[in-house]
Amino acid sequence: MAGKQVQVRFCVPDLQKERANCSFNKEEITNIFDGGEHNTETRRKLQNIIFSDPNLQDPIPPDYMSHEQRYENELRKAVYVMKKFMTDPQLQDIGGGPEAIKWMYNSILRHAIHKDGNPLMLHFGMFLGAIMGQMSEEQQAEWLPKAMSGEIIGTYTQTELGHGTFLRGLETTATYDPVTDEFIIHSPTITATKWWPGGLGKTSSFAVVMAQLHIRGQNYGPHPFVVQLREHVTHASRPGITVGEIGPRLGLNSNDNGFLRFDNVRIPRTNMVMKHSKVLKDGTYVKPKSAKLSYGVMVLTRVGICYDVCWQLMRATTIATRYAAVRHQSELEVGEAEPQIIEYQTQQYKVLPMIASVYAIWFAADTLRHTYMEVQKNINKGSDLDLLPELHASSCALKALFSTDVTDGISVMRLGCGGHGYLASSNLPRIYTSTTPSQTYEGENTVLWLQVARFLIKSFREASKGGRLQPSVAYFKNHQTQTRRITDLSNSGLVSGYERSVLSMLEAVAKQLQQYSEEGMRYEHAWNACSVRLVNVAKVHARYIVCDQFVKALAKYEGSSGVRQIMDQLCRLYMIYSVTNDQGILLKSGALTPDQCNLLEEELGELLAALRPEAVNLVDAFDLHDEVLDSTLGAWDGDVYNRLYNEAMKSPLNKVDVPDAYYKYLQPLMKSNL
Ligand SMILES: CCCCCCCCCC/C=C\CCCCCCCC(=O)SCCNC(=O)CCNC(=O)[C@H](O)C(C)(C)COP(=O)(O)OP(=O)(O)OC[C@H]1O[C@@H](n2cnc3c(N)ncnc32)[C@H](O)[C@@H]1OP(=O)(O)O
Ligand SMILES: Cc1cc2nc3c(=O)[nH]c(=O)nc-3n(C[C@H](O)[C@H](O)[C@H](O)COP(=O)(O)OP(=O)(O)OC[C@H]3O[C@@H](n4cnc5c(N)ncnc54)[C@H](O)[C@@H]3O)c2cc1C
Repeated sequence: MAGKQVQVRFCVPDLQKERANCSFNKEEITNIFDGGEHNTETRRKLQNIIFSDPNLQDPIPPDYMSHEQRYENELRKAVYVMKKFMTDPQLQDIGGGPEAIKWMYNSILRHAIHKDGNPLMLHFGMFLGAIMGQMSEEQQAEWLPKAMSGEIIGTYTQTELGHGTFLRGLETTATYDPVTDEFIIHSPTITATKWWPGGLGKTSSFAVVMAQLHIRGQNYGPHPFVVQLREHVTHASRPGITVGEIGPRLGLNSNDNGFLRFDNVRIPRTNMVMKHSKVLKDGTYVKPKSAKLSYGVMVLTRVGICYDVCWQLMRATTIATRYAAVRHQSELEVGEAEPQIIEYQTQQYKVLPMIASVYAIWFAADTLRHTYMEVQKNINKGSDLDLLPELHASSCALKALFSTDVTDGISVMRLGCGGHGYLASSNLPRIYTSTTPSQTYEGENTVLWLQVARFLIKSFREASKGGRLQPSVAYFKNHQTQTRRITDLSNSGLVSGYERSVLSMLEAVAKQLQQYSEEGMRYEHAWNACSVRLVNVAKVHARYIVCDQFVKALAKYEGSSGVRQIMDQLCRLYMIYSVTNDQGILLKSGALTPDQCNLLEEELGELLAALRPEAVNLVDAFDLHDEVLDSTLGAWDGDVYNRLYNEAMKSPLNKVDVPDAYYKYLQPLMKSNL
C-alpha cells in the first residue's frame, strides 16, 4: 500500500521531509483515480505481477533500439501479456482472461508495459470497440470470441491519404453485388489509400474499414465493414490487398501505423457491421435511427482519450513535482543555502495548477463517460436519441480541450525540469510525443471545436425562441435577462462569469453571422469568415463545463474532511488559474472588472503558498509505480543524480573510450591540421 510504503522505503532527505507531514489521506485520493478501493487493489496486484515478470522487461532501453527492434519488442510483450492473462493462475484469481486484458490496456498500466506505443492498441481499443458497439448480437457472437482470444487481430481503418477530417469525402467504396451476396471493397484512387491506422502495417489480420456504401448506383455514405487482410497462419497479405507500414513518426513508433489498398476485394454481405444500418440480401438498405450512429466508435475513443491524457498528465506532474522538491538551485536570500526549486513561486505556478488540472479533467471525463453510457443504454433499448447531440458536442469539446491542455502542460513540466527534462531518461520527451498526437487523432482539434461551435450556435438560436436545451447549455435560458457583471468571486460566481462570457461571445458572433447573411454571403462562407471567433467561444464553453463539473463533483463528495479540504483548495486553484488565464475574455465580456482580476491574482499567490507543502504528497497520492513513471527525475526515492549518471552509462557510445567513427573521420581531419 502506498501509505505503508512511505514508512519503509528509502528516499532522499528532501522527499522524506516533504512526506513527513501530510494533511490528508493519500489512499482515499488514490481510490478516486482508480474508481474505488477494489480497483486500487486489483491494479496493485496486477502491477506486482507484471513488473516482477522478467519477460516484460526491455532487453535494452527502447531509445537505443532500431525501428524493427522496437516493433518486435513491443509485439513480443503484448502477445506475452495476452497469453499470460489467459493462463496464469495468479491472474485468474483477480479475474484474468480477455476482460482483464482489455481492462489493463484501457488503464494507465499500458503506458508502463509499452513505452512508445503498442501494435495491439487499436485491437484492444477501436477494433473491439467496433465489435461491441457497432455489431448486431449475432455478429458479436461470431467475432468477439475470435478477437478476444487473439485468433484474429484487428484495427480501425477510416482515414485515407486524401481525407481524414471529412468523413463524407472518403473514397474507398463498398459496392453491393446482389448476385453473389457480397460487397466489393475497392480503392479507386491513390488518395483512397487508407493511411495511419495503428497496428495496420504488419500486425492486423482483419480491419474494420469505413467505406462509401453503394447499392444499385446509389451512395448511402460511409459505413463500417469487416475485411480480412491477411491469411490465417501464414499472415501473408490476401489477394487484392496491398498493406504495409507508413514509416517513422514523431512518437508512438511501435504502433506500425499502416497503409492499405483494396483491388476489388470481395467480402460476404454479412461482414457489413450491422447493428445500426443493414443491407438485406435483395439489396434493400435499412436506415439507422441516426446516420451518425456509425460514428459511435469515434465517440467512445474520444471519451477514452480524456482519461488517457489525464494519465499522461499524472505521470508528468509526478516527475516534475518530485524533481522540484529534490533540485536545489540559486539563492532566495544572498548567502543562504540554495533552496529546493519548488520554493520559487514561479515553479509552484508550473506544477500546482497542473496537479489541480488532473482532478478537473478526471471529474469532467467521468461525467462524460456517464453520458456516453446513458446514450448507449438508450440506443440498446431502442429509445430516443435526444442526448446524442449533447454527447457529440461534449466529447468533442473535452477531447479537444484536454488533449491541448495536457500537451501544453507536459511541455511546461519538461521546462520545469530544466536541461534534465530534455533527456530521454526523464521520460518527459516521450510522454510529450505520445500525447501530442491526441490533438490530431480521433478528430483534429480545430475541426472538433467547430463542431462544438455549431452546437452552440444552434442552441443559442433555440434559446432565443424559448426552445428545449441540452444539459450542457441549459444556462443559455437566462441569456436575455442576465446582466453581464458578476458580483461575487466564489467558485459559483466564477462559473457564472464563464457562462456570461460564452453568451456575450455568442451574441457577437451570431450578430456577425447574421450581418454577413444580410449582405448576401452564403451561410457556409459566413461561417468560415467567423470561424476564429467560433473556435474561441467553443473553447470558453469547454472551460466552463470543466469548472462547473469540478465544483459539482466536490459538492457531492462524501469522503474525509482532510481530502475534501485539499480538493477544495485544488478546485479553487483551477478556477482562478483558468479565469486569470482567460481574463482578457472575461474583462471584454464585462463579467469581471480589473479590480476583481487583481483580487483573484492575489488569491492565486496565496493558494500556491498554501498548497506548496502538499505538492509531493499530492502526486504521491496518484500512486504511480516507478515502472509507470520510467523516469530518472521522478522515481519515488528521488535519487535523481545517481539515476541520471547510471542511465548515461547505458549509452552505446560509452562502450568504448574511442569510437570507430573517430578513426574514420576525426583522426584524418585532426592529423591533417597538425
Ligand atoms: C476508462 C474508460 C474508457 C475506456 C474507453 C476505451 C477507448 C480506448 C481509448 C484509447 C485511448 C487512447 C488511444 C487512442 C489511439 C488512437 C486512435 C486514433 C484513431 C483515429 O484517429 S480513427 C479516425 C478518427 N477520425 C475522425 O475523428 C474524423 C473526424 N471527423 C468527423 O468526426 C466528422 O467528419 C465531422 C468532423 C464530425 C463532420 O462529419 P459530417 O461531415 O458527417 O457532419 P456535419 O459537419 O455535416 O454535421 C452533420 C450533423 O451530424 C452531427 N454529428 C457529427 N458527428 C457526430 C457524432 N459522432 N455523433 C452525433 N452527431 C454527430 C453534427 O453535429 C451535425 O449535427 P447538426 O446538423 O448540426 O444537428
Ligand atoms: C498517431 C496517429 C494515429 C492515428 N490512428 C488512426 C487510426 O488508427 N485509424 C484511422 O482511421 N486514422 C488514424 N489517424 C488519422 C487521424 O484520425 C487523422 O489524421 C485526423 O482525423 C486528422 O485528419 P487529417 O490528417 O486528414 O487532417 P486534415 O483534416 O487534413 O487537417 C489539416 C488541417 O486542416 C484543417 N481543417 C481540415 N478541415 C477543416 C475544416 N472543415 N474547417 C477548418 N479547418 C479544417 C485542420 O484544422 C488542420 O489544421 C491517426 C493519426 C495519427 C497522427
